[in-house]
Amino acid sequence: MVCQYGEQLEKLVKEAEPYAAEGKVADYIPALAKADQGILAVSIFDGKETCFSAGHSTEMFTLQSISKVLTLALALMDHGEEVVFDKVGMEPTGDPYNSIAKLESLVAKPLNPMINAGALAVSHLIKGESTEERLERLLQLIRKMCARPSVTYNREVAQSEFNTADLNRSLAFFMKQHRIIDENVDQLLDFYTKQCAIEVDCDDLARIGFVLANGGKNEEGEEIIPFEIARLVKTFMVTCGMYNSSGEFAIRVGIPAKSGVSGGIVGAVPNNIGIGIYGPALDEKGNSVAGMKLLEALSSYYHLSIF
Ligand SMILES: NC(=O)CC[C@H](N)C(=O)O
Repeated sequence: MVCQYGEQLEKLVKEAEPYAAEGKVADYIPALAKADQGILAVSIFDGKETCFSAGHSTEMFTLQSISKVLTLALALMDHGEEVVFDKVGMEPTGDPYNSIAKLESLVAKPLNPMINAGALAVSHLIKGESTEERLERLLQLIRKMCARPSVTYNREVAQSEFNTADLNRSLAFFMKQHRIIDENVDQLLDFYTKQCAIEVDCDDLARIGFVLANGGKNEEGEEIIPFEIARLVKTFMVTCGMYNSSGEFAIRVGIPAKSGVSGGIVGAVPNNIGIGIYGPALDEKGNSVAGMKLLEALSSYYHLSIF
């Protein structure tokens, strides 16, 4: 491999790969259950070249909760901070990403945009006359970040989640009752499940991470996300990006990151690199087991912790 991360990347992947056996592929969205448990792949983009591990790097997977970072950026670009944070809070939660508990015990406003309730409230804000228009606006942002105009969503995964998303529907109905959202719940779920089903590979994720790491600009210096919004999004990745593992992850890894139940993780090392990881076997909190091990090893070997 001819790149600055060279053979070391391959070695770190080989060492982290066996941890996949400790995890389990998500199956509550039936289409995700088809993923191969043993896969682990990584790409690193530094603005000049992409370094990737051999083996599974071209595997496509869906963003799932990683999309929460991108809808938050778009909602902030659409409306500004005041409107967005009127609907969703800024505090981490110790609860699982799909929990309804705090919606009832606190005010109905979801705690942060990285959990499902918060992401539904943020998706509700995305501008567009129809689901297609909202999705197209989100896809346009993602295509620019990935520098790949063909990025789209996986219809089978979207439909599979839409058919089985009754917990997310409950969150949305609860928030509708409490006037956090005021649109048709199935229309919102249609948009939400499609955004979660946007399909990428590790290279795409590494480029998304790079734009965030680089203050919102791509490698050519073109602004894709305003600097202040990129800063805000990275901060949420640190405090809430790995669900209720975010505290331990900050200590062990120290890289702004966001995971999804497909097994993807995006990492953004400020002013340095973007990292894209895919490892579908998850721990009980919904994070890629081998992917987290790999990020920990990368962080320690290359001194990537921001702390
Ligand atoms: N943690 C996740 O990746 C969750 C996303 C998934 N689409 C859901 O709403 O359940």
